[in-house]
Amino acid sequence: MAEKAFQDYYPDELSHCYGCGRLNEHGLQLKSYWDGDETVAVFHPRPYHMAIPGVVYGGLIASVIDCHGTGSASAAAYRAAGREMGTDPGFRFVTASLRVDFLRPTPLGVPLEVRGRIREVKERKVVVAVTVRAGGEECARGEVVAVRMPEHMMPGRTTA
Ligand SMILES: CCCCCCCC(=O)SCCNC(=O)CCNC(=O)[C@H](O)C(C)(C)COP(=O)(O)OP(=O)(O)OC[C@H]1O[C@@H](n2cnc3c(N)ncnc32)[C@H](O)[C@@H]1OP(=O)(O)O
Repeated sequence: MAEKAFQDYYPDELSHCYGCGRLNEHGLQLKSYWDGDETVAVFHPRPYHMAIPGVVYGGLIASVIDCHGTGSASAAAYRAAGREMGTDPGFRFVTASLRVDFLRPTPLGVPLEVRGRIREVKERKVVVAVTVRAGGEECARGEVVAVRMPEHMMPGRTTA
């Protein structure tokens, strides 16, 4: 059986995210995995993910960094707790802060390798450093501060 991505463990009601929701047919459906101590995702930009001809749109790059960061945060929290992903209660994270540096134009037409390094794991916060490479060359890097999803953000909850 194929390895499950971090995002495949999200429950259905949290699987509609534009960046990583497996149930969002219009979304990017990013899939992230462990690779030793790092996390990795490969994303294939479509021709319409364009900034200018031949160059990937920066907002798309920010999106993949964002969702790779929050997915990695969830996986890191499970690992730090010594628990298997998918066991309850779930560790779900939202983005508190997303920083992106665009180092050089990201060429369109090649897969993007998105790698995360876990910088910090606390009970409510995980910090993930992310790089984006195209054709082996680092084109962007960023940092995601992910915070445990507050109860009131859970679908179906209306109280703030
Ligand atoms: C499970 C599927 C989900 C997929 C998600 C995909 C990614 C997304 O797009 S999520 C949507 C975008 N994000 C949001 O809508 C979140 C909106 N923001 C919020 O709800 C809140 O501000 C929230 C939850 C992030 C933080 O809540 P808040 O009560 O301020 O947290 P708080 O307890 O003060 O801080 C916790 C830690 O985070 C840090 N922190 C909070 N906000 C920030 C920030 N903007 N920048 C840096 N650090 C921050 C705090 O410094 C603190 O760190 P430490 O423990 O080291 O002191």
